[in-house]
Amino acid sequence: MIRVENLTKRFGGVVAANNISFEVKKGEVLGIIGPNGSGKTTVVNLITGFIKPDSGKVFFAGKDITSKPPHEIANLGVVRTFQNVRPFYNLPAYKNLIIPLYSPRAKSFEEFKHGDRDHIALDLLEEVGFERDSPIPYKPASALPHGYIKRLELARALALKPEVLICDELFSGLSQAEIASLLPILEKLNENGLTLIMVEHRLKELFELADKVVVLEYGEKIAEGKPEEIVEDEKVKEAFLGAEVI
Ligand SMILES: Nc1ncnc2c1ncn2[C@@H]1O[C@H](COP(=O)(O)OP(=O)(O)OP(=O)(O)O)[C@@H](O)[C@H]1O
Repeated sequence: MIRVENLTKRFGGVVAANNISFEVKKGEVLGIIGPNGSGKTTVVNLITGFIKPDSGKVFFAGKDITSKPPHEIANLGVVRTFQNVRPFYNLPAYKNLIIPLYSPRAKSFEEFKHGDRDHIALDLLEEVGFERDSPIPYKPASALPHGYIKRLELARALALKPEVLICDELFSGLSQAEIASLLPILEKLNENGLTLIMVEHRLKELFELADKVVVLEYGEKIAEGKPEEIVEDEKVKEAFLGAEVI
């Protein structure tokens, strides 16, 4: 579904991504891990068109999408969440989904085109764990606890019915219990055919989901493999010196 070939991106003297290649097959879950500043978000930004590579290519389902603008890439079905979420804080939670539901991609789906968008928004929020018959979906986003803000970010991405969903640190700031309740939701989405790329620092939880893991350090890919191979990899252990799960 996604293939990146020799992606390189420099910011001044910093090589944020250096000749990175990997691929994700349909229905797979790929984890991207690495210490702070290792280039994970840069790779997400390169795939989703938020920044352009100095060299290298990005393919989606065999089609070259390198340097296409973000809205075109999202319109094709490659959708991301953001590490720093920015909902419309003054709007009720469910109304935050109205904007993506009016996007060209969402409008291309019959059920979204003809259904009542408020109901669709409430359905999407329920899918990510908002209690439907509670006041929570109707509260302004500013009144939501962080765990719900993260779920709202996930629902915002799901409103585009992605083929590939790229989550940039979806679990950050969440308690173990909150992550435990999100994991089955992600598993279900994946079982229903969604291809997932997850940038994560929460390795233990990520490894429960991931089929394959790419490890970055200083902009370089230092390892790639199944979670059980990655935890045994000497280079990875060194990069994550002190990380409990490794
Ligand atoms: N827009 C930018 N301008 C200048 N330098 C940048 C920019 N974006 C990223 N960098 C630098 O590129 C390197 C990789 O950053 P990136 O955010 O991709 O890392 P990361 O692995 O996602 O980090 P974290 O885990 O802290 O989110 C860092 O040294 C960072 O300071």
